[in-house]
Amino acid sequence: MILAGGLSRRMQGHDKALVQLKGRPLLGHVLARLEPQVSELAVNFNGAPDRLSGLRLPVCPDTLPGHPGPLAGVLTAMDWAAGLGAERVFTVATDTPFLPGDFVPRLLLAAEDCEGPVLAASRDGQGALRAHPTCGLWPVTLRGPLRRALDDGQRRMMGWAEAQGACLAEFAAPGIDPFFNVNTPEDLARAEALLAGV
Ligand SMILES: Nc1nc2c(ncn2[C@@H]2O[C@H](COP(=O)(O)OP(=O)(O)OP(=O)(O)O)[C@@H](O)[C@H]2O)c(=O)[nH]1
Repeated sequence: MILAGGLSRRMQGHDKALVQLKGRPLLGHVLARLEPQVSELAVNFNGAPDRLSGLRLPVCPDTLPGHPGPLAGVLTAMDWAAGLGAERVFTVATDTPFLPGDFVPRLLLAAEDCEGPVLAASRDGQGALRAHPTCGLWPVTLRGPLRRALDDGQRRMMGWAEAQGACLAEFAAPGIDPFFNVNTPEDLARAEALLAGV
């Protein structure tokens, strides 16, 4: 599930999922990287779904509206996966155009030793390991607990994932951080420059 249900406040009036990066919407970059790795794909998007109609993908609005934050998108992903009879679901953020080509196999490998969620992680400029909780693999059995947590006002994605026994899967980032987030027009310009050098 590509999480694209946020408000994009930092993108100065533009929907992050649809801003153009090197001639294609940001969401299209994530889609191109994820599509070869999975058998089913959908987009979690709030707002007018016809804006995404050109994508020919299922569009899933938040199943528990009124709960701002990406955890509501994770619940929507779990609900969608449960409907498909799946035991686990991957989420990625729509603002990560450098998503790694081994995202899915790497998380599946880490899940062999982890019963909870598996979250992607990479090292920052100082060498500290940083989790990227919007990009992870989630057991669908956490659906009920997540719904209850959201009802109780839980907003903190990392805190909730840790409480469920989350593990981290580290991705090497020798050049571009594969989980570099495009949040602002400046980030978009940086991503353009990075892509020009790829
Ligand atoms: N379903 C859903 N997804 C969200 C929500 N808020 C954020 N996300 C998603 O979570 C990921 C990270 O979002 P952020 O960058 O923290 O928030 P954002 O609302 O997209 O952007 P800002 O308003 O600039 O903070 C993105 O993929 C968002 O689409 C929400 O309320 N519901």
